[in-house]
Amino acid sequence: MYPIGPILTRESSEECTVGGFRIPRGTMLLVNIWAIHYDPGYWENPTEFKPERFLGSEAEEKGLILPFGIGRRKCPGEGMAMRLILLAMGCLIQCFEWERIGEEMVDMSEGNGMTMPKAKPLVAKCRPRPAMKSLLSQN
Ligand code: HEM
Repeated sequence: MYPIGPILTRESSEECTVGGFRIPRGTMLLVNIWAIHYDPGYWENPTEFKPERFLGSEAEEKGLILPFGIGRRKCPGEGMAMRLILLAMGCLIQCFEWERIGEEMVDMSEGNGMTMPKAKPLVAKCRPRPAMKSLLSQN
């Protein structure tokens, strides 16, 4: 999974111990959710495209799926985002036929940044599906 925000930030409100490390009060903590999503200790072949691995609730219960963060500062837009993504993807697939521009598979490498971009922008060909032409040409 490619988390849009690969690092969560937190400040410890109290002294605590995490994984054997003493964390003083007021420490700035960076939580690497990218590393959690790719940890081979939790996920079998983590780089393999296998979306069905996210269907079970076990990984979610264990707190291993964190694209929207976790806890009190978790993303409040999650519900809206999940609905909009499905709606947008559904419209793009229903209205257009999509093709790669060549034989090569889409390069999914990650670029650098606070919000993780693709290293190479997606370039694809699309044409309106015949049944959608009249609908899409209406003003
Ligand atoms: C795919 C879409 C989105 C992703 C992956 C995403 C991801 C995130 C993540 C990882 C955080 C940090 C959570 C944490 O620290 O635990 C966050 C915070 C936040 N997100 Fe989103 N977000 C998305 C869409 C949205 C939308 C649609 C809205 C509003 C309409 C939104 C509003 C916010 C706000 C206000 C915060 C700050 C919450 C706080 O600090 O209390 N996000 N988001």
